[in-house]
Amino acid sequence: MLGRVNHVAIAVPDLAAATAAYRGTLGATVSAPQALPEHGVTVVFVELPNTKVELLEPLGADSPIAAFLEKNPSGGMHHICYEVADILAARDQLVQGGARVLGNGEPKIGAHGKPVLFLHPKDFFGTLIELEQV
Ligand SMILES: CC[C@@H](C(=O)O)C(=O)SCCNC(=O)CCNC(=O)[C@H](O)C(C)(C)COP(=O)(O)OP(=O)(O)OC[C@H]1O[C@@H](n2cnc3c(N)ncnc32)[C@H](O)[C@@H]1OP(=O)(O)O
Ligand SMILES: [Co+2]
Repeated sequence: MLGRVNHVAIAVPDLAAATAAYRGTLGATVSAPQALPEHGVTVVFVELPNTKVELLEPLGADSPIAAFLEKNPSGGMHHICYEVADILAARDQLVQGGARVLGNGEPKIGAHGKPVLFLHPKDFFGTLIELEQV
């Protein structure tokens, strides 16, 4: 089912400061910010030779990462995104296996313009998993 790691995500309280640290201190290539109101976040991507790091900050009053940042005020590792070839087949197989798909269970279009889904962190050893169809 799982393909490549598409990205590892870090939730941050201040996206501009995090971007400056990755671009300046770490010398990385960082994309321009993308506001994604339907996801309640603004993100940038740190381009790496073998994968990406997604830096995300809350956008709007009911961002799904607000509580995470309350618990982790300086930020923290938020999720890992695996690529899948067929997100609906993956979802159905996971649900059959007892995993909880977050939201209404239907994929949303993510930052890369591809369908994404999230799996409950409590079902995968305290790690929030995102699946992205590529
Ligand atoms: C940019 C678009 C897209 C992309 O293309 O890449 C994105 O990445 S969007 C990223 C933001 N969107 C999401 O994260 C959507 C899925 N997430 C959620 O629905 C919620 O964050 C959540 C997972 C349901 C948690 O919401 P929260 O308000 O924190 O609920 P709880 O406080 O009830 O948390 C339940 C339980 O889970 C623990 N938790 C929360 N977040 C994480 C996490 N990122 N990693 C691990 N564990 C997490 C939380 O601590 C609670 O645990 P207990 O306290 O032990 O009960
Ligand atoms: Co993501």
